[in-house]
Amino acid sequence: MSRTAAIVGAGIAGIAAAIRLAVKGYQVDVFEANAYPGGKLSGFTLNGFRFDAGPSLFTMPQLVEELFQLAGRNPNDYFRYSRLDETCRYFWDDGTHLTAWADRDSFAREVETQLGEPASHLLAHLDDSAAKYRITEKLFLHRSLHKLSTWFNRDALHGYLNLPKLEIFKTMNRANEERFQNPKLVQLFNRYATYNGSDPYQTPATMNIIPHLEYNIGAFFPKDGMIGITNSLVRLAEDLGVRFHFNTRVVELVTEGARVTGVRNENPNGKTERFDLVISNMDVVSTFRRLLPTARQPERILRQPKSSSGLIFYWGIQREFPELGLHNIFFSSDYRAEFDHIFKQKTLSDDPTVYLNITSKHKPDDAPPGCENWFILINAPNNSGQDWEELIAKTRHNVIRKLSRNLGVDVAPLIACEAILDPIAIEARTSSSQGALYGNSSNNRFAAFLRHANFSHQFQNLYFVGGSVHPGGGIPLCLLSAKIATELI
Ligand SMILES: Cc1cc2nc3c(=O)[nH]c(=O)nc-3n(C[C@H](O)[C@H](O)[C@H](O)COP(=O)(O)OP(=O)(O)OC[C@H]3O[C@@H](n4cnc5c(N)ncnc54)[C@H](O)[C@@H]3O)c2cc1C
Repeated sequence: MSRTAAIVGAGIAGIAAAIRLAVKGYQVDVFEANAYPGGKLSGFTLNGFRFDAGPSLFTMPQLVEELFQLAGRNPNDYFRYSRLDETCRYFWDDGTHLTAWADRDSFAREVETQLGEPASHLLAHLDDSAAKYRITEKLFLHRSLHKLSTWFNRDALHGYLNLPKLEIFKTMNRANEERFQNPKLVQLFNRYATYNGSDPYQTPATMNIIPHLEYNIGAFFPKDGMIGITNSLVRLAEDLGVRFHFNTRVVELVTEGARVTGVRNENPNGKTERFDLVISNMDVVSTFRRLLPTARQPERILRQPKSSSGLIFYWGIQREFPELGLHNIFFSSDYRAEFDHIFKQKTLSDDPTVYLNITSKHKPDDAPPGCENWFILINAPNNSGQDWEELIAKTRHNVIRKLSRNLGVDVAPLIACEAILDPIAIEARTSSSQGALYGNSSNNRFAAFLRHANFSHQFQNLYFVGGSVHPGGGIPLCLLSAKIATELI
């Protein structure tokens, strides 16, 4: 008889872990509280407009393809995507526009023409980003940080020798100010801190590895939209015999001594099912607090400050805007104040940076003819009891004002339909502690060591995957968490 595994949650890491275990020969059951898979990486339609609910930027597609290859399948039979020629269009209130081209030299020329910043500065920054990535990749991203073998090998030695290049004692903002003359370029590269929900004025310059993914490796668009990642991996998992149980919330991990023996679900009738091992894709704070309340709680890790959250407006827009692309940023005029609001005052500034994603630019059937599907993300504090109704009303007004000013047209009457996602709803739909998008924040220079391991120190057969544990949040790191956890089994 094959060994059995239960996975709590069908987020992207849970699905990836299910595939990896099925390939290893396990009979896998995935229990998902929602009626649909993907957690944050899901989608919906509204009045003829299709929206991706959460992630909009797709990097490192090779980590998705690897799963099909591991299962001996042709990725093209399941999942198709293309590389973007332009990664983002940037707008400032003073009328400055900049297009970030995927091609490094074209981007460097654009930066020189539009912002007067020598092209060499940009190229040096991207080279430095690549160097930082190479140092951290093998040490931090592909291995458990919590096993001695990680620290005693050639890759680790290479990492120790190059530690100064990671600039852990400098903030990202400081490093970017030293690199660039033009404050707009400092702001542009400071924004990468938000890719893991951090504050560029606190997070270490090590996080300057992030632009490497977008500029040196590339940004991509899945043919079916971001939801295509979830759907194709669920199809692969089902082809491998994984059983998904939707509308099935796990309410307890049943333990006996140092082992987890099963999971107890809400339905049917709170029945306990026995498994040889369990992987939790539920946020690690919620896993301990709700599923293992009588186990020893790793307080130091569970109490770490959480990453930022998001306030998202999904708007069906009755017009097309040729000046906009797939990814667009409208920067705030005072970036430091914006982050002070998010991380210190735990509120939203009146001039937030507006991220606008429009998938109908690449996938026209995502909106009715002559229309566009606007996904608007504002970086927001995680939920600590703010008056969200008031913050949403205020921010909606400020976003409309900012976009109308920049686009030269009143946006409000163009909104045909609307949905809103706030930190409370994110927490309710995914169990993410405080609605954080990326688990713990990375504002502390030792943050990597303050994320929970991919295995339990208390229960021999309990593992953790997803954005709240090592190596971190975002689709690529969630996929890597599944790789690390299942390789430990
Ligand atoms: C608005 C937004 C924008 C983002 N933008 C990007 C981006 O552009 N690029 C990027 O790479 N990343 C982005 N992210 C982050 C990315 O979405 C996440 O890091 C990643 O999807 C998290 O995956 P996960 O595996 O941790 O699971 P989650 O998506 O958190 O899902 C966990 C799943 O577990 C289920 N679950 C929880 N508890 C239980 C239980 N007790 N029983 C059963 N099921 C349970 C939940 O219902 C959920 O389906 C964004 C996130 C959001 C919300």
